Amino acid sequence: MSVAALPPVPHYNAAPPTKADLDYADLATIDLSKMESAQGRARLASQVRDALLTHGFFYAINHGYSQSQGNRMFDIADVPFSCVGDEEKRSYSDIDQETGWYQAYKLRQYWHIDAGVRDQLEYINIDRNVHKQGHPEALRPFLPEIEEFARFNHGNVLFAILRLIALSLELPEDALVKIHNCNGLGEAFVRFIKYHPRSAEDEQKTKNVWLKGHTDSGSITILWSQPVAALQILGKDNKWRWVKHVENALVVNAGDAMDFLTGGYYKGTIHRVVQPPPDQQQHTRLGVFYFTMTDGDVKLVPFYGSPVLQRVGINPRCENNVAPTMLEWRRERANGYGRTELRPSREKGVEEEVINGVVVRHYN
Ligand SMILES: O=C(O)CCC(=O)C(=O)O
Ligand SMILES: [Fe+2]
Repeated sequence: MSVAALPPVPHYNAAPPTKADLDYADLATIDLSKMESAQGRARLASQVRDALLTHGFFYAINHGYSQSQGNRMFDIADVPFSCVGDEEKRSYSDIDQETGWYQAYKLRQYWHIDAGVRDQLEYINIDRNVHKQGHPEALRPFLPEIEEFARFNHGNVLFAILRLIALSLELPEDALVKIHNCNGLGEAFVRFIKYHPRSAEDEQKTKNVWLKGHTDSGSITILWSQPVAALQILGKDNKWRWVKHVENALVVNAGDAMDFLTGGYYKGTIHRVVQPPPDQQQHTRLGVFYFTMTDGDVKLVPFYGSPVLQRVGINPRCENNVAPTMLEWRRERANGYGRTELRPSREKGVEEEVINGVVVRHYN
């Protein structure tokens, strides 16, 4: 698409990066421009393995999407929130009870966070096949670009990362690529989230937590780095650390599906969203994400053929005969989030729910 032909979009004014001195997680950076040679991929695969074993999060840079293309996608991301009225939003916000899928908005205040306080974030999910759902009028001119963006995330970023992960497990390079949408059954979607500042009372009641600690249910999540500090990850030492904004970088993390597929070797890292530091508290926070899953019918059992997994030992999350498919797992997790009663866990500050016999923890 030539730039001249692009429809105009209002500019979203993001907050300037914070000057606060925060305790940042020390995340590795994977340089995707080094993917070309087999030697480069081998080196990156070993970096990805270390990153997934230590933090479960890493940055990806030199992905091929320019800074100005990225900025424009953030402008587009604000359209479904700023340019669509409440009534139209509501008309696109049905949740399908069968699949747990939002069509397409999650409106503000739908979830219970804590102590009677409801969330102040709205989001919209857009399937990579943008024709699968209806869209509010203001967003329609941007659908070709969103579709292209989804294709970029899938083919250029996700597939590169899945190749590196497969190599890190000493599996054929395409072992994971093959089970991500090869037959069109897989779900993967772009998500735009807008977080609104909250009242002092809500902040106090929820101890500044905006989105409780959780793992993502899919395989890989790609977060397009943005300047408002609020995302934190839980370290092995049980301490929360902030994720630092890196201009035009991607923040990549593994979710539950990767944990199932690797028998616990690459665990989904627990992360949460909290109130930003004082110099950013008056701003909204706009996020652009790409969530991915294996094909829906893939049974989430470990790759027993991986020599690496054989060496370290495989700890399946559940018995193979009751292992959920990707679709079953996502459906159960999506239906439960913020809507079900959680039971206290033996661990302090943790609540849990049981899905298909597997305990899912929610961290405060
Ligand atoms: O807003 C963020 O940075 C993270 C959001 C998130 O964790 C999620 O939507 O699963
Ligand atoms: Fe998440």
